[in-house]
Amino acid sequence: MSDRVLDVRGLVKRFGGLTATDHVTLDLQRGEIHALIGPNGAGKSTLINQLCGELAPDEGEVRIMGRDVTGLGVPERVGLGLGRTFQITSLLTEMTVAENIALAVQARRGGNFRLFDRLRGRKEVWAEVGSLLQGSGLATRAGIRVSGLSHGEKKQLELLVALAGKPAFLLLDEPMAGLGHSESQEMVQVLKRIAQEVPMLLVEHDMEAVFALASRISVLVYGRIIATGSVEEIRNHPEVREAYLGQEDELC
Ligand SMILES: Nc1ncnc2c1ncn2[C@@H]1O[C@H](COP(=O)(O)OP(=O)(O)OP(=O)(O)O)[C@@H](O)[C@H]1O
Repeated sequence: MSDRVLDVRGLVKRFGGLTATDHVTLDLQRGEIHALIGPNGAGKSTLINQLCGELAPDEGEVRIMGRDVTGLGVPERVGLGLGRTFQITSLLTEMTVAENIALAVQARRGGNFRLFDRLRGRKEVWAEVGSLLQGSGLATRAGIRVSGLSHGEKKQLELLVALAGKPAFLLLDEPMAGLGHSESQEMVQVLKRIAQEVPMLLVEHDMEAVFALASRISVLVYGRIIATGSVEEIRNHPEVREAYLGQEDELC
């Protein structure tokens, strides 16, 4: 089997006269964290939306686990192995940590949300919830309502909810956004642990986190990937430094 869980070829999205993604080609391989960085307005969200299936590309191809999914929507892509977290939280705030994970486990198993009360008795669902929580930063927070969690804890819960879908890979859209320094450091450790099992395409502005996590980095500028390489290659890449002119500190 190919090592590529995600394969993107020549993806183009135009908004009127603006080319938001301009023949983007990249892939995600088993065992890696591939970070996607770029200045504001570079086209990162547009690209992520095309990878999820929320936005149809004008040109190009997306493959998940070798299968062409370019014409497929979000649920079909999720069914083939796509997992993701959102910039805007999708958690149910009046439910507990464990209940949020249980709903995601049940959704993967083809359950109906209205059957949630009956779900309470489903041992196998709760066993799965327990094993997802075990070893996570939320192990002691299972019974707490989401509304009582810190921002960092909510971000961790979003990851557990995404993992409950047993994805082949994860698309992470700014997991560090809004986190304080120690919360970010904790999140880096959480992502490192998860990446041993589940490869990730990571869109992130926090360069310290990107450099700590990424096996490969791609740089998107004005819709084009201008470089892909290791942390060292990207740090020293002249075009990348040029694109981040005025933000060089972030690359040091
Ligand atoms: N629906 C849309 N209609 C028209 N233009 C759009 C649309 N969505 C995005 N754009 C434009 O496409 C370009 C890329 O935007 P996008 O949001 O993908 O960038 P980004 O890299 O995610 O930026 P940020 O880091 O600020 O979130 C921008 O110039 C943006 O104004």
